[in-house]
Amino acid sequence: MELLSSWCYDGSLPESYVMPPERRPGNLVVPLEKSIPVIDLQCHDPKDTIQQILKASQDYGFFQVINHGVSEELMDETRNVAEEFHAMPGLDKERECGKDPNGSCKLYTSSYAYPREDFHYWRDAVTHPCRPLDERIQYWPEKPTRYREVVGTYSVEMWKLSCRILEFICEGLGLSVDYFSNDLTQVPKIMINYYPPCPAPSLTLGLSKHCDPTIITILLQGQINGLQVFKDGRWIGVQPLPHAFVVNIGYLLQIISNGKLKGAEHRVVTNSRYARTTICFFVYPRDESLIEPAKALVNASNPAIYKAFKFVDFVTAFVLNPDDTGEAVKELITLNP
Ligand SMILES: O=C(O)CCC(=O)C(=O)O
Ligand SMILES: [Fe+2]
Repeated sequence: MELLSSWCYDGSLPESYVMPPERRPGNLVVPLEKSIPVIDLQCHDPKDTIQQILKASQDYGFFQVINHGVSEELMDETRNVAEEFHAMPGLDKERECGKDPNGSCKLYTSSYAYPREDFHYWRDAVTHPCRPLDERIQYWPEKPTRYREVVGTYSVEMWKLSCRILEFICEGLGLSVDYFSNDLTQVPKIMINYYPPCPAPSLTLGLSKHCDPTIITILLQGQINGLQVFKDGRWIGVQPLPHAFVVNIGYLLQIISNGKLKGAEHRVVTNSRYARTTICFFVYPRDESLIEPAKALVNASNPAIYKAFKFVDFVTAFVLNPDDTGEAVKELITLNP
Protein backbone atom coordinates (compact mmCIF):
# COMPACT_ATOMS: atom_id res chain seq x y z
CA MET A 1 0.00 0.00 0.00
CA GLU A 2 1.49 3.25 -1.14
CA LEU A 3 1.45 6.36 1.04
CA LEU A 4 -1.03 9.00 -0.07
CA SER A 5 1.71 11.64 0.00
CA SER A 6 3.60 9.69 -2.71
CA TRP A 7 0.93 10.22 -5.39
CA CYS A 8 -1.71 12.68 -4.18
CA TYR A 9 -0.33 15.66 -6.05
CA ASP A 10 -1.31 14.19 -9.44
CA GLY A 11 -4.72 15.86 -9.07
CA SER A 12 -7.06 12.87 -9.17
CA LEU A 13 -9.37 11.39 -6.55
CA PRO A 14 -9.40 7.64 -7.17
CA GLU A 15 -12.76 5.89 -6.97
CA SER A 16 -11.69 4.09 -3.79
CA TYR A 17 -11.66 7.46 -1.96
CA VAL A 18 -15.16 8.48 -2.99
CA MET A 19 -17.55 7.93 -0.07
CA PRO A 20 -21.09 6.71 -0.65
CA PRO A 21 -23.46 9.72 -0.82
CA GLU A 22 -24.78 9.30 2.76
CA ARG A 23 -21.26 9.44 4.21
CA ARG A 24 -19.92 12.33 2.18
CA PRO A 25 -19.20 15.51 4.08
CA GLY A 26 -21.63 17.44 1.85
CA ASN A 27 -21.76 20.99 3.08
CA LEU A 28 -18.18 21.79 4.01
CA VAL A 29 -19.00 25.18 5.46
CA VAL A 30 -20.08 24.50 9.02
CA PRO A 31 -20.62 27.11 11.72
CA LEU A 32 -17.52 28.09 13.64
CA GLU A 33 -19.21 30.87 15.59
CA LYS A 34 -21.07 28.61 18.02
CA SER A 35 -17.86 26.81 18.54
CA ILE A 36 -16.60 24.81 21.46
CA PRO A 37 -15.46 26.42 24.75
CA VAL A 38 -12.01 28.00 25.12
CA ILE A 39 -10.61 27.64 28.63
CA ASP A 40 -7.79 29.77 30.06
CA LEU A 41 -5.66 27.51 32.25
CA GLN A 42 -3.89 30.48 33.83
CA CYS A 43 -7.10 31.67 35.36
CA HIS A 44 -6.53 32.27 39.06
CA ASP A 45 -9.65 30.60 40.37
CA PRO A 46 -9.11 26.83 40.06
CA LYS A 47 -12.73 26.13 41.05
CA ASP A 48 -13.88 28.17 38.08
CA THR A 49 -11.46 26.36 35.74
CA ILE A 50 -12.72 22.99 37.00
CA GLN A 51 -16.33 24.02 36.41
CA GLN A 52 -15.57 25.21 32.89
CA ILE A 53 -13.76 21.98 32.03
CA LEU A 54 -16.52 19.85 33.47
CA LYS A 55 -19.27 21.72 31.68
CA ALA A 56 -17.46 21.60 28.33
CA SER A 57 -16.78 17.88 28.83
CA GLN A 58 -20.46 17.27 29.53
CA ASP A 59 -21.91 19.48 26.80
CA TYR A 60 -19.41 18.93 23.99
CA GLY A 61 -16.80 16.40 25.06
CA PHE A 62 -14.42 18.95 23.53
CA PHE A 63 -12.72 22.16 24.62
CA GLN A 64 -9.67 24.22 23.72
CA VAL A 65 -7.07 25.36 26.25
CA ILE A 66 -4.97 28.53 26.12
CA ASN A 67 -2.27 29.75 28.54
CA HIS A 68 -1.52 26.09 29.10
CA GLY A 69 2.16 26.53 29.96
CA VAL A 70 3.63 24.82 26.86
CA SER A 71 5.98 27.17 25.05
CA GLU A 72 4.92 28.52 21.67
CA GLU A 73 8.41 27.90 20.39
CA LEU A 74 8.16 24.18 21.21
CA MET A 75 4.73 23.97 19.59
CA ASP A 76 6.04 25.62 16.40
CA GLU A 77 9.16 23.45 16.32
CA THR A 78 7.10 20.30 16.75
CA ARG A 79 4.81 21.26 13.90
CA ASN A 80 7.82 22.04 11.70
CA VAL A 81 9.44 18.68 12.42
CA ALA A 82 6.07 16.94 11.85
CA GLU A 83 5.71 18.65 8.45
CA GLU A 84 9.31 17.83 7.53
CA PHE A 85 8.72 14.18 8.40
CA HIS A 86 5.74 13.83 6.06
CA ALA A 87 7.60 15.75 3.31
CA MET A 88 10.35 13.08 3.16
CA PRO A 89 10.31 10.47 0.37
CA GLY A 90 8.13 7.44 1.15
CA LEU A 91 11.07 5.05 1.38
CA ASP A 92 12.80 7.26 3.96
CA LYS A 93 9.64 7.36 6.05
CA GLU A 94 9.34 3.58 5.91
CA ARG A 95 12.94 3.12 6.95
CA GLU A 96 12.70 5.65 9.78
CA CYS A 97 9.57 3.95 11.14
CA GLY A 98 10.99 0.44 10.92
CA LYS A 99 13.55 0.53 13.74
CA ASP A 100 11.62 -1.54 16.27
CA PRO A 101 11.50 -5.29 15.46
CA ASN A 102 8.25 -5.35 17.47
CA GLY A 103 6.74 -2.68 15.23
CA SER A 104 5.92 -0.11 17.93
CA CYS A 105 6.40 2.74 15.44
CA LYS A 106 3.71 2.55 12.78
CA LEU A 107 3.40 4.33 9.46
CA TYR A 108 0.20 3.97 7.52
CA THR A 109 -2.15 5.58 5.07
CA SER A 110 -5.90 6.09 5.52
CA SER A 111 -6.64 4.03 8.68
CA TYR A 112 -4.75 1.13 10.28
CA ALA A 113 -7.31 -1.13 8.62
CA TYR A 114 -6.46 -0.12 5.03
CA PRO A 115 -6.74 -3.61 3.48
CA ARG A 116 -10.21 -4.11 5.00
CA GLU A 117 -11.62 -0.67 4.23
CA ASP A 118 -14.56 -0.24 1.84
CA PHE A 119 -13.13 3.14 0.92
CA HIS A 120 -10.09 5.09 2.00
CA TYR A 121 -9.45 8.32 3.86
CA TRP A 122 -7.36 11.21 2.66
CA ARG A 123 -4.51 11.03 5.18
CA ASP A 124 -1.15 9.49 6.11
CA ALA A 125 -0.11 8.97 9.73
CA VAL A 126 2.82 7.96 11.89
CA THR A 127 2.31 6.83 15.49
CA HIS A 128 4.50 5.58 18.32
CA PRO A 129 4.37 5.19 22.12
CA CYS A 130 6.26 7.76 24.18
CA ARG A 131 6.59 6.49 27.76
CA PRO A 132 8.95 5.73 29.34
CA LEU A 133 10.74 8.03 26.95
CA ASP A 134 14.24 6.57 27.37
CA GLU A 135 12.99 3.10 26.39
CA ARG A 136 10.77 4.23 23.52
CA ILE A 137 12.79 6.94 21.82
CA GLN A 138 15.36 4.52 20.36
CA TYR A 139 12.65 3.26 17.98
CA TRP A 140 11.51 6.67 16.76
CA PRO A 141 12.55 8.23 13.44
CA GLU A 142 16.02 9.80 13.42
CA LYS A 143 15.16 11.86 10.37
CA PRO A 144 14.37 14.74 10.20
CA THR A 145 17.48 15.21 12.35
CA ARG A 146 15.73 16.97 15.21
CA TYR A 147 12.76 14.59 15.34
CA ARG A 148 13.73 12.76 18.53
CA GLU A 149 14.87 15.83 20.42
CA VAL A 150 11.84 17.97 19.56
CA VAL A 151 9.10 15.32 19.67
CA GLY A 152 10.68 13.90 22.86
CA THR A 153 10.49 17.29 24.61
CA TYR A 154 6.99 17.80 23.27
CA SER A 155 5.78 14.42 24.54
CA VAL A 156 7.08 15.20 28.05
CA GLU A 157 5.17 18.50 28.02
CA MET A 158 2.04 16.77 26.74
CA TRP A 159 2.32 14.20 29.51
CA LYS A 160 2.44 16.96 32.12
CA LEU A 161 -0.47 18.81 30.54
CA SER A 162 -2.59 15.66 30.31
CA CYS A 163 -1.96 14.91 34.01
CA ARG A 164 -2.97 18.45 34.91
CA ILE A 165 -6.18 18.30 32.89
CA LEU A 166 -7.05 14.89 34.34
CA GLU A 167 -6.56 16.26 37.86
CA PHE A 168 -9.04 19.05 37.10
CA ILE A 169 -11.46 16.47 35.74
CA CYS A 170 -11.07 14.29 38.86
CA GLU A 171 -11.86 17.22 41.09
CA GLY A 172 -14.85 18.13 38.99
CA LEU A 173 -16.23 14.59 39.05
CA GLY A 174 -15.48 14.02 42.74
CA LEU A 175 -12.74 11.40 42.21
CA SER A 176 -9.46 11.40 44.13
CA VAL A 177 -6.94 13.56 42.24
CA ASP A 178 -4.68 10.56 41.63
CA TYR A 179 -7.45 8.42 40.13
CA PHE A 180 -5.61 8.30 36.79
CA SER A 181 -2.05 8.14 38.17
CA ASN A 182 -1.72 4.44 37.37
CA ASP A 183 -2.08 1.92 34.56
CA LEU A 184 -5.03 3.85 33.13
CA THR A 185 -2.72 6.44 31.57
CA GLN A 186 0.67 4.76 31.22
CA VAL A 187 0.79 4.10 27.47
CA PRO A 188 0.44 7.50 25.81
CA LYS A 189 1.12 7.69 22.08
CA ILE A 190 1.98 10.47 19.67
CA MET A 191 0.30 10.46 16.26
CA ILE A 192 1.22 12.82 13.46
CA ASN A 193 -1.50 13.11 10.81
CA TYR A 194 -0.94 14.51 7.35
CA TYR A 195 -3.89 15.52 5.15
CA PRO A 196 -2.64 16.75 1.76
CA PRO A 197 -4.69 19.20 -0.33
CA CYS A 198 -7.56 17.19 -1.83
CA PRO A 199 -8.92 17.56 -5.39
CA ALA A 200 -12.55 16.92 -4.33
CA PRO A 201 -13.16 17.69 -0.62
CA SER A 202 -16.93 17.22 -0.84
CA LEU A 203 -16.57 13.57 -1.88
CA THR A 204 -14.17 12.24 0.73
CA LEU A 205 -12.96 12.67 4.33
CA GLY A 206 -9.63 12.88 6.14
CA LEU A 207 -11.08 10.75 8.92
CA SER A 208 -14.61 9.39 9.32
CA LYS A 209 -16.88 10.05 12.29
CA HIS A 210 -15.34 8.41 15.34
CA CYS A 211 -14.81 8.64 19.05
CA ASP A 212 -11.21 8.24 20.27
CA PRO A 213 -10.57 4.94 22.12
CA THR A 214 -8.62 6.90 24.77
CA ILE A 215 -8.93 8.44 28.21
CA ILE A 216 -8.32 11.89 26.75
CA THR A 217 -6.69 13.24 23.57
CA ILE A 218 -4.73 16.49 23.27
CA LEU A 219 -4.48 17.80 19.71
CA LEU A 220 -2.31 20.46 18.14
CA GLN A 221 -4.33 21.29 15.04
CA GLY A 222 -2.43 24.28 13.66
CA GLN A 223 -3.97 27.03 11.54
CA ILE A 224 -5.98 25.06 8.99
CA ASN A 225 -9.67 24.18 9.45
CA GLY A 226 -10.68 20.56 9.20
CA LEU A 227 -11.75 19.14 12.56
CA GLN A 228 -15.50 18.97 13.17
CA VAL A 229 -17.48 17.83 16.22
CA PHE A 230 -20.92 16.22 16.05
CA LYS A 231 -23.31 17.84 18.50
CA ASP A 232 -27.10 17.72 18.65
CA GLY A 233 -27.34 16.16 15.23
CA ARG A 234 -25.08 18.59 13.37
CA TRP A 235 -21.43 19.32 12.72
CA ILE A 236 -19.55 22.18 14.38
CA GLY A 237 -16.09 23.27 13.20
CA VAL A 238 -13.30 23.55 15.76
CA GLN A 239 -11.86 26.96 15.06
CA PRO A 240 -8.06 27.02 14.81
CA LEU A 241 -6.74 29.37 17.51
CA PRO A 242 -3.05 30.29 17.54
CA HIS A 243 -1.13 28.13 20.00
CA ALA A 244 -4.18 26.57 21.60
CA PHE A 245 -4.60 22.85 22.21
CA VAL A 246 -7.83 21.01 21.47
CA VAL A 247 -8.73 18.53 24.22
CA ASN A 248 -11.31 15.83 23.83
CA ILE A 249 -12.84 13.29 26.16
CA GLY A 250 -12.20 9.73 24.97
CA TYR A 251 -14.63 6.83 24.94
CA LEU A 252 -12.92 5.30 27.99
CA LEU A 253 -13.41 8.40 30.13
CA GLN A 254 -17.07 8.46 29.13
CA ILE A 255 -17.32 4.96 30.59
CA ILE A 256 -15.24 5.71 33.72
CA SER A 257 -17.41 8.79 34.39
CA ASN A 258 -20.48 6.52 34.02
CA GLY A 259 -21.75 8.61 31.15
CA LYS A 260 -21.36 11.95 32.90
CA LEU A 261 -18.73 13.12 30.43
CA LYS A 262 -19.14 12.72 26.71
CA GLY A 263 -16.67 10.98 24.43
CA ALA A 264 -17.57 13.20 21.51
CA GLU A 265 -17.80 12.06 17.91
CA HIS A 266 -15.67 13.96 15.46
CA ARG A 267 -14.34 13.77 11.91
CA VAL A 268 -11.86 15.52 9.64
CA VAL A 269 -12.77 17.18 6.34
CA THR A 270 -10.21 18.04 3.69
CA ASN A 271 -9.69 21.18 1.64
CA SER A 272 -8.36 21.78 -1.85
CA ARG A 273 -5.74 24.44 -1.06
CA TYR A 274 -3.70 23.64 2.01
CA ALA A 275 -1.99 20.61 3.47
CA ARG A 276 -2.93 20.08 7.12
CA THR A 277 -0.57 18.47 9.65
CA THR A 278 -1.88 17.72 13.14
CA ILE A 279 -0.27 16.15 16.20
CA CYS A 280 -2.29 14.03 18.61
CA PHE A 281 -1.28 12.96 22.10
CA PHE A 282 -3.46 9.96 22.94
CA VAL A 283 -3.66 8.92 26.59
CA TYR A 284 -4.09 5.12 26.62
CA PRO A 285 -4.21 2.56 29.45
CA ARG A 286 -2.12 -0.58 29.63
CA ASP A 287 -3.65 -3.56 27.83
CA GLU A 288 -4.59 -5.35 31.03
CA SER A 289 -6.21 -2.32 32.72
CA LEU A 290 -9.76 -2.81 33.83
CA ILE A 291 -12.07 -0.10 32.51
CA GLU A 292 -15.31 0.42 34.44
CA PRO A 293 -17.47 3.18 35.89
CA ALA A 294 -15.55 4.63 38.87
CA LYS A 295 -16.86 3.12 42.11
CA ALA A 296 -17.11 6.60 43.66
CA LEU A 297 -19.60 7.63 40.95
CA VAL A 298 -21.88 4.63 41.28
CA ASN A 299 -24.53 4.07 43.95
CA ALA A 300 -28.11 2.85 44.32
CA SER A 301 -29.58 5.93 42.69
CA ASN A 302 -26.82 6.11 40.04
CA PRO A 303 -26.22 2.52 38.99
CA ALA A 304 -23.42 1.67 36.58
CA ILE A 305 -24.56 1.97 32.99
CA TYR A 306 -21.53 0.13 31.54
CA LYS A 307 -19.92 -3.24 32.13
CA ALA A 308 -16.31 -3.66 33.24
CA PHE A 309 -13.85 -4.87 30.58
CA LYS A 310 -10.16 -5.08 29.87
CA PHE A 311 -8.72 -2.36 27.65
CA VAL A 312 -7.19 -4.95 25.30
CA ASP A 313 -10.66 -6.41 24.66
CA PHE A 314 -11.98 -2.95 23.88
CA VAL A 315 -9.20 -2.43 21.34
CA THR A 316 -10.01 -5.75 19.68
CA ALA A 317 -13.68 -4.82 19.44
CA PHE A 318 -12.87 -1.30 18.26
CA VAL A 319 -10.57 -2.51 15.52
CA LEU A 320 -13.31 -4.81 14.23
CA ASN A 321 -15.56 -1.84 13.72
CA PRO A 322 -14.03 1.55 14.52
CA ASP A 323 -17.18 3.64 14.06
CA ASP A 324 -18.65 4.38 17.43
CA THR A 325 -21.79 2.64 16.30
CA GLY A 326 -19.65 -0.52 16.23
CA GLU A 327 -21.69 -3.48 17.39
CA ALA A 328 -18.68 -5.27 18.85
CA VAL A 329 -17.87 -2.32 21.15
CA LYS A 330 -21.51 -1.95 22.18
CA GLU A 331 -21.74 -5.59 23.05
CA LEU A 332 -18.57 -5.41 25.17
CA ILE A 333 -19.57 -2.34 27.20
CA THR A 334 -23.35 -2.70 27.49
CA LEU A 335 -24.86 -4.27 30.60
CA ASN A 336 -27.22 -7.13 30.00
CA PRO A 337 -30.80 -6.07 30.67
O1 LIG B 1 -6.42 15.77 12.74
C1 LIG B 1 -7.38 16.11 13.44
O2 LIG B 1 -7.84 17.25 13.45
C2 LIG B 1 -8.03 15.10 14.34
C3 LIG B 1 -7.41 13.74 14.31
C4 LIG B 1 -8.20 12.70 15.06
O3 LIG B 1 -9.33 12.87 15.39
C5 LIG B 1 -7.55 11.42 15.39
O4 LIG B 1 -6.42 11.17 14.92
O5 LIG B 1 -8.15 10.65 16.15
FE1 LIG C 1 -9.93 11.45 16.88
